[in-house]
Amino acid sequence: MIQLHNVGMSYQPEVAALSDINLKIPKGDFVFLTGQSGAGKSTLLKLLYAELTPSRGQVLIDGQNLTRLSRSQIPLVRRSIGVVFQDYKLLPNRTVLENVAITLEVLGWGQRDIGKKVFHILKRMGLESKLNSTPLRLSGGEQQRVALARALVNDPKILIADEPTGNLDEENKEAILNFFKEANNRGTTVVVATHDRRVIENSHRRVIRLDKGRIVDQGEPSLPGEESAEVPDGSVQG
Ligand SMILES: Nc1ncnc2c1ncn2[C@@H]1O[C@H](COP(=O)(O)OP(=O)(O)OP(=O)(O)O)[C@@H](O)[C@H]1O
Repeated sequence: MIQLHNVGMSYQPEVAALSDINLKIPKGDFVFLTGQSGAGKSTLLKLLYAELTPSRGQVLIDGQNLTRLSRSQIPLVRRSIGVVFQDYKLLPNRTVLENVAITLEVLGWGQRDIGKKVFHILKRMGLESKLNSTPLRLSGGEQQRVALARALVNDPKILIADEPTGNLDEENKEAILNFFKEANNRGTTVVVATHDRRVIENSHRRVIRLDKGRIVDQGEPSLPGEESAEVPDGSVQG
């Protein structure tokens, strides 16, 4: 369960990026966060993976108060959270395999298990022919899938994605959304910030709308198992 109580965030004094945010996202929910550019979507996501500390209020994940974490506790909390960044943040000089393996290396996994797990997820994402390519040799959709593989490879409790379909064509958008749904069906709580009205409308999930740093619509929590009958296995060709 993700909970925000009376959260406010100001990057500069007297300019609030977020105000009076009260929000509950139950475990296993799938929510979209939307609103115009500058509404505060990225700021809210950054609070969830403790990249930022709120100026006011509390952020709790499974009862753990992120606003009271010491520096040394932050990496521990982040282990259970997969993040897909707006600009992917792939390491340009590392291969696809290495970019995804990093998640497991920092968790102390053995090389053989890392190899198996990384190959498995990259194959599921249709990237088995790109294992030794570096990110700049990949299309936008392929880079996005590598970023998603890196976020999902350790089956995180929570998946957070910031504008994950921004530069993708319709086919790649659908593939990415299917991976989100698949992760959600395996129990991962999914929080996606997006401008993309079509993505939201086609997904039939809870929508939280921000305007000028305030929640103007909370939506209804998604029903457990909703849509599960129509979720394909998420595999992508090519
Ligand atoms: N590092 C920063 N320093 C100062 N102000 C910031 C910083 N990051 C964001 N802001 C401000 O906080 C507000 C919310 O920004 P945020 O990036 O959260 O919006 P957003 O809804 O994600 O926008 P977009 O859809 O364009 O990514 C904006 O007014 C923005 O200018």
